[in-house]
Amino acid sequence: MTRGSSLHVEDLCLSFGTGPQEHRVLEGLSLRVDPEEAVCVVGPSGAGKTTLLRCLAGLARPTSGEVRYGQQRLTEPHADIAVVSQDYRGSLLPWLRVWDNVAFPLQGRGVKKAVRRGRALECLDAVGLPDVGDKYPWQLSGGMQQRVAIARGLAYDAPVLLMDEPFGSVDAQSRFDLEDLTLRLRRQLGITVVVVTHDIDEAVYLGDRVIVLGGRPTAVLDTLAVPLGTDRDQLTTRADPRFAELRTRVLALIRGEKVPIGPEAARQ
Ligand SMILES: Nc1ncnc2c1ncn2[C@@H]1O[C@H](COP(=O)(O)OP(=O)(O)OP(=O)(O)O)[C@@H](O)[C@H]1O
Repeated sequence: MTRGSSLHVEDLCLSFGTGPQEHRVLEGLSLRVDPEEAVCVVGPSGAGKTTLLRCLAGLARPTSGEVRYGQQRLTEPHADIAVVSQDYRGSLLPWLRVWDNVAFPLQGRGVKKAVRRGRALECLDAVGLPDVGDKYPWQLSGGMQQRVAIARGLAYDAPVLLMDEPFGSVDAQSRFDLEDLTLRLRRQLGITVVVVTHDIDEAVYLGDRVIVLGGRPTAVLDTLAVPLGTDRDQLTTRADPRFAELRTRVLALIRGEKVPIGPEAARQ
């Protein structure tokens, strides 16, 4: 049985400001994310990727159009949808120990302290940090802090995890490790993952599909399936000619250049 429901975005328009000050960011944007799917969203800086993710999280109201989770229209945050934000430095509370940071979302739900602590330890274990619960975030490396932020996302036990540029602030090696962690968690927990990223290689590596945003105002330029299977690894997957071809196609779309037709594309 699959966990959670599909996310549907239909004819989404979102503007900031009104009248002569109106800035139309998203216009006529439609997409779907199925349960247990991993979908990456890429697009130029300022295209509205974070704004779209905030709509998916029920944190931003579209000007028109709608976002649905299953049959429910999303107008506020939903218990099934957790968010891991861009910058762990801003999202972890420095005065709370790591396990209290991880369990923080449960506090507001009236979950007892012993249960919260148990859940925090489970989540820390899942992200490969079983022994850091009693430390403070600032005692950990950047990569470890981002794992703690992911553990906090998992603490909700939500079937849908939205990640906004989740690995932008860590070094390259930690980034690869965190990408692999995301793939493993997604497989083991059967969660739906939506990742907004600047990094085209990361999008192709993590996604079952890559949604490319562009234009002014922003709409969906194209959606590419990533037929690279579920068992991916940093060396062989990235060396796969289909990987190189997909990244070239995504880059060409973002830059508004003609998409080259390679041997793999030609066969589809
Ligand atoms: N609260 C706000 N008020 C006014 N304008 C906003 C607000 N939030 C975002 N914007 C504008 O909306 C546009 C899209 O911003 P958004 O952060 O969603 O883009 P992005 O694709 O995530 O950018 P980046 O890749 O650089 O993080 C930008 O022009 C931004 O200035």
